[in-house]
Amino acid sequence: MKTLNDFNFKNKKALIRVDFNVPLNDQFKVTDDTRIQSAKPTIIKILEDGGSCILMSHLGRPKGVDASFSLKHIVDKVEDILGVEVKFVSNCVGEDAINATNNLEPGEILLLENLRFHKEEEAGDEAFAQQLASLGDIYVNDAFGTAHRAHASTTVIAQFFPDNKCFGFLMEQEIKSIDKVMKTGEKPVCAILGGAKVSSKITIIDNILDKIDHLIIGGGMTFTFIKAQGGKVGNSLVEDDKLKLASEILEKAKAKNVQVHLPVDAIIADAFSNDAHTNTCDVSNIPDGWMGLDIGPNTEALFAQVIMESKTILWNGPLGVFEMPNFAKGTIALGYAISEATKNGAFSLVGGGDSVAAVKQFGFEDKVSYVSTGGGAMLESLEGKTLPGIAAILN
Ligand SMILES: Nc1ncnc2c1ncn2[C@@H]1O[C@H](COP(=O)(O)OP(=O)(O)O)[C@@H](O)[C@H]1O
Ligand SMILES: O=C(OP(=O)(O)O)[C@H](O)COP(=O)(O)O
Repeated sequence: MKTLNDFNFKNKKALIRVDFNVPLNDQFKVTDDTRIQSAKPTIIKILEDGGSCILMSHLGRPKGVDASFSLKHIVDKVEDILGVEVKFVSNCVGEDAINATNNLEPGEILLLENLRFHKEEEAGDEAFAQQLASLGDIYVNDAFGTAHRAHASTTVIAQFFPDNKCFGFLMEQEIKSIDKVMKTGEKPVCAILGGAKVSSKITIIDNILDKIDHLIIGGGMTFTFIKAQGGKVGNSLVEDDKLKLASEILEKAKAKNVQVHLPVDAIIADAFSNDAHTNTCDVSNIPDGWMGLDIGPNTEALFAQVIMESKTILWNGPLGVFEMPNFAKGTIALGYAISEATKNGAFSLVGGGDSVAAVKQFGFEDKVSYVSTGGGAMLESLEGKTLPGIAAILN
């Protein structure tokens, strides 16, 4: 695996694919700068070597040129974080981009305009990729969040740098963290899967059963499993067409010696609302008209015990409807247990859009071993897929 440390960037122009697809508010201010912060070590290493950085990214999903998706909105934030002036060019290819990169001196940074202003980016157009490639000497892919997209700047471009391409530090860290869970994790390995639907997590469950000792299931997925075992789930979220599949997963887990931990009690509500009436009950005996929106206190204790005994922990998917304060307690309790286990020496990885949002919202970000910068990219990795952005560097 070629990484930044295999190169010296002195007098070289590094063409770096970053994922600066960050959330902006109505005033076009960055509301979460994690992805910019995460790219900093790569950029600083190249500058310290005596090279220059050409940063390319997408922002949002614009249909053609659209000023509200311009990367110029984030220039100030990138400058603040890097502590270095950031030049900006209003097109990622063409004469302006060529001139700006030709004039770039060692120690300087240039940010190119949104790659997705050109439809060729998402189409993976080879000629467009070649135009981008002509701007730099060494291609660095540090965009883990976009590594599941086979786009021009993430994948197709790599062929134009047969000997001069590598992963950035962020990408390296993401790959190593996933490997720590999926390949080299110290036992017992525990995966906690929550979130809304069995159907969106099934490929992950299938892929990880061979690698884990404990599987904790929570969130909305719970009730398909409980119903499959003959429980009464009231109006809870259930995928009736997945009942057989849920039973099969439980059997498969048993055959592979994976201990499955399902909730034993639930916080129930009489409506999908933070203002609904609530109660606590046996997870297999939810009255009609009520739905389970969080794990109950006995489940919290049970799950915490499994987590505290684990040496490697993977967490994907909230345990309840954490967006509503009345149903966030289980997710918070779990975040706390994972933090404690991490303090005691376990390795913990959190991935997936909503799980990462929950971890940040409840202040566990610095208390777990690693929080992925990728939503979709992380989920696809856990499903066992080879991400095109990673494969392009390895090939
Ligand atoms: N008991 C539940 N009933 C309905 N929805 C739930 C329940 N528990 C969690 N959820 C919802 O699941 C969603 C997250 O699921 P998902 O997208 O699969 O997670 P991730 O993005 O981390 O992979 C959240 O919006 C949360 O409110
Ligand atoms: O934010 C991203 O994905 P994510 O929301 O799944 O983490 C990436 O920048 C990829 O963006 P895309 O899903 O528009 O290709």
